[in-house]
Amino acid sequence: MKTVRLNQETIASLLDDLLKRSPNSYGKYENAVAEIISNVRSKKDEALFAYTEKFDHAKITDKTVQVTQQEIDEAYERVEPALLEVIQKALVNIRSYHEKQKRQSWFCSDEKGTMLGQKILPLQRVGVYVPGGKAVYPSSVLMNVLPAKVAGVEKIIMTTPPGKDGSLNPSTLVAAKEAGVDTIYKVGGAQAIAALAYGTQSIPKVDKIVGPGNIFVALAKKAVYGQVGIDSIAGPSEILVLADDTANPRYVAADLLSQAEHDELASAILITTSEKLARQAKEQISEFLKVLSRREIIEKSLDHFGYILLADTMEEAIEAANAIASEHMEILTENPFEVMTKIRNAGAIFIGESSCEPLGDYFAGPNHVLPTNGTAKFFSPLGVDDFVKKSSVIYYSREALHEIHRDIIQFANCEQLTAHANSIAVRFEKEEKQ
Ligand SMILES: NC(=O)c1ccc[n+]([C@@H]2O[C@H](COP(=O)([O-])OP(=O)(O)OC[C@H]3O[C@@H](n4cnc5c(N)ncnc54)[C@H](O)[C@@H]3O)[C@@H](O)[C@H]2O)c1
Ligand SMILES: N[C@H](CO)Cc1c[nH]c[nH+]1
Ligand SMILES: [Zn+2]
Repeated sequence: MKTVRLNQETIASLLDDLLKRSPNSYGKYENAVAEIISNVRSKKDEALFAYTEKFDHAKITDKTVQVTQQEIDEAYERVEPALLEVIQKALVNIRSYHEKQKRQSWFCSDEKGTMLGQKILPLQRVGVYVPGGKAVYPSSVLMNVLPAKVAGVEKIIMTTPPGKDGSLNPSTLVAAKEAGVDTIYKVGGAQAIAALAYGTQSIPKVDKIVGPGNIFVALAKKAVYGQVGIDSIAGPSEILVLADDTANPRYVAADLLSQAEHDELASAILITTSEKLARQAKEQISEFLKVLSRREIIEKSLDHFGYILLADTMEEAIEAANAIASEHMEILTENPFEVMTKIRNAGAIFIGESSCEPLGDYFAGPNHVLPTNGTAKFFSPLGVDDFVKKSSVIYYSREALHEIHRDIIQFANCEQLTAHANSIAVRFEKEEKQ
C-alpha cells in the first residue's frame, strides 16, 4: 500500500492507475469474450455446457442445468437456522428501503381537453447474475432480486456458476427462494450472460440482465448491451475512507481490508489529514493481515490499488474523493454530516464510525450493487428504477388540437417535413376551406 502526499500529480497518477481496473481497459479479454458469446449464440446449450466444463470444471447437462425443488429443499436442510433468520431479517430491510423508491404512473389533464402522462410498467423477464467464482454471494441475490420484485417484474431468472461437483451453495439457493426467484440455472461467466441475452434450448432469453461479476461477466454484459438492457457495469469492489485525526485507526484498517478481500482488482484508499492516523492504520493493516483468511487476494489488491493519500486540508481531501468517485465512501471525521454535504460523487456514503461498509453490504437496506471505476459520476445504485420502463401517454381533443394546429404545421414546414405538416392539416381541411 503506497503512502503519498496528495497533490495534482499524485491524484492524476492514482486516477490513471485506478482506470486500469475498468472493463474498458481489458481489451485483451475482449476477443475471448466475443468468441464465447458468438459460440453460445450459434451452438446454444452445447457451447454453454462446454464452457462450463472448461472454466468451472463442472459437468452440466440439459437435465441438470436448472435447479430443482428437491435441490432447494435440501439447501434449506443444510443452511443453519440462524443464518436463515439473518437472511430473512436483511430481506425485510432491503425490501422496505426499495419500497420507498417505487414510482407511480401519472396523468394530468387540463380544461382545454388534453391529457398527458407517463405509464410505468415493470419489465417482463429479467436475468439476474449472481457471482460465484471466488466467493459465495447470497447477499447479492437479495440485492439484485428484491428491487425487481418490488418493481413487479413478472419472471426473474437467476444464473450463478456451479462448483466443481455441479452443485450450488445452499445459502445462495435459500436466499434466492426467500427473495422470490422463479428459476435458477447453474451457469456463470460470459457464457451465462450470452445465454440470457440470446436464449438457448435450456435458458430463455430475457429483456434485461443485471448483477455484478468479474471482468469476463462485465465485458460480456457490455457486449450484449442493445440486444438486451443491462444495469451499470459493477466491477471490482472499492472503498475510500475519508478520515481526520479523530478516526480510530483500527476501524479504518479493518474497513479498508473489508473491500480489498473481494478481488485482486479491488481498491482500498484512505485519504487523511493526519499523518499519525496514516501510520497507525498501516500498522493495523499488517496486524489484521496476519490472521485474515484471504490474505493473498488482499495483498495483491493493496499492492496494486491500495493508497494512503496525505492531504493538507479536509477541503483538499474532499476534492480528491470527489474526483475518485468511489463505489463506497466512509466519512470518519469530527463532523461527518457536514462533510457528507460536500460529497458529489460516491456510490454509497457511510457516515460515522458505527456505519462501516459491511453494514451496507449485508443489512441496512440500500443496495450494494453500486457504480465502480469512477462511474458514480453518472450512474446510481441498482434500484427499482432499473426494473421498470416508461411510456409517454398523449391525448388531445379535437378542440385542443385545433387551437395549436397552425403552430405544429409551421414547425414541421421549418424542418421541410411536409408529411408531418399534412398529418395535422388533413384534420382541419373543412375549417380551412371555410
Ligand atoms: N459491486 C457489487 O455489488 C459486487 C458484489 C459482489 C461481488 N462483486 C465483484 O464481483 C466479482 C466476482 O468475481 P468472481 O470471479 O468471484 O465470480 P464471477 O461469477 O463473476 O466469475 C466467475 C466466472 O468467470 C468465468 N471465468 C473465470 N476465468 C475465466 C477465463 N480465464 N476465461 C473466461 N471465463 C472465465 C467462469 O466462467 C466463472 O464461472 C468480484 O470482482 C467482486 O468484487 C461486486
Ligand atoms: N462489497 C460488495 C460490493 O462491492 C458487495 C458484497 C457482497 N458481499 C459482501 N460484499
Ligand atoms: Zn463487500
